[in-house]
Amino acid sequence: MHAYGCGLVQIKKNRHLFTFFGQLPQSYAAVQLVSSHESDPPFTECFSAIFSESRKIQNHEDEGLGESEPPLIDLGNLRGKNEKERQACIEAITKASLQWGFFQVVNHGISHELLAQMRREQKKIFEIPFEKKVNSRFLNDCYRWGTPTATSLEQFSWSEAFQFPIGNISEEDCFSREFSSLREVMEKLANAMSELAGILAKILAENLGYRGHNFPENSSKNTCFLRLNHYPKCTFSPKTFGLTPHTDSDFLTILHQDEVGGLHMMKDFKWVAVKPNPNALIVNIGDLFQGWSNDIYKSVIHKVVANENVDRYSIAYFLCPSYESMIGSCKEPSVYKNFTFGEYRNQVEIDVKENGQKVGLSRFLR
Ligand SMILES: C=C1C[C@]23C[C@@]1(O)CC[C@H]2[C@@]12CC[C@H](O)[C@@](C)(C(=O)O1)[C@H]2[C@@H]3C(=O)O
Ligand SMILES: O=C(O)CCC(=O)C(=O)O
Ligand SMILES: [Fe+2]
Repeated sequence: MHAYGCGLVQIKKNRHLFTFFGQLPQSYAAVQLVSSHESDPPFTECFSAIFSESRKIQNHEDEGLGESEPPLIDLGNLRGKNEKERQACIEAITKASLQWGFFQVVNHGISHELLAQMRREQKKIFEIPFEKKVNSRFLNDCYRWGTPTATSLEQFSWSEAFQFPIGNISEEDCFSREFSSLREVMEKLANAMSELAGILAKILAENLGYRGHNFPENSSKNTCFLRLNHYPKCTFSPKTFGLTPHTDSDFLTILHQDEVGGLHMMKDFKWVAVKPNPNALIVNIGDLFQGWSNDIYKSVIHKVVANENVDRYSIAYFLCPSYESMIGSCKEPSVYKNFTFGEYRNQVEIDVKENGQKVGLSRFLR
């Protein structure tokens, strides 16, 4: 387990004895066994203080979901010959980024077949026994599960993920032969997603008059990453978070979600469900674009609500610059101090460790 301040834990689950670094279960005789597969993380067993019956509180009580949905944009118009349609498409992208911070794209250039292959590989690696996934030697220690720092249900994410820096994917020694098909598909998808993210970032930067200064245009293969998310079905409480409300700490994120649903984003102080569209990818603005644009583009809070009946899968590509890149604002007077991406990531890590959640951009206000 990727753990902050945890101990060595041994638990018995489905007749297997698991040994790993984790939070010590308080009294797991009294803990309800909720996760049902050998491959699923032992959320309730290891976080028994959070998952006791009496804690079945509602994280998002009586909440009404907004009716509208993030704009759907046809990127085919960017490649077409009609200049008017191209300009209209660029305008739709920039308008969605400042009004919504979220949009959906169709005709995005990433084939259905590639996305389907990736989904098949993704399901296969999550089916591997938990004990193997959690071992630090497994796939270069990029496995994450639950929220090691959580002290309450509101801070806990009922999910597991593999987070691969893009640069590592092409290094064959990070993947044993067992995972060569995973590596091949991920490499293709990472390239396709990088290209799409680059096109979108360029449009957004040029719209603000970017003419080659102060924009960390060279995204870095070591900091951009592909994150494979799995949200096991959650029978503890239907109101558990699959992923707690957060903004992304990057320039922008491209997301492929499955048909289950559960992603919600904030719009005008209301949660709006981003309904699955099998043809669309979801794009959301991250903190760095909000900072760089001096609050013109919006990095919007989003969350995943766990599902009590079915497992959910998603794939996210995070566009990030190198750690040394300076995220200065493109406009004066600037709302934020200049900071490097490295400083930003460190601060997020410190805040998550100390408070269970990130503070984000407001840490860097002038
Ligand atoms: C506990 C947290 C880590 C995280 C920010 C958060 O407050 C909630 C979500 C986490 C997440 C998930 C996706 C990305 O890996 C990430 C970088 C992000 O933007 O949100 C992480 C955050 C993190 O580790 O910084
Ligand atoms: O799974 C999803 O729909 C959202 C994932 C997400 O927000 C993230 O990985 O940062
Ligand atoms: Fe996110």
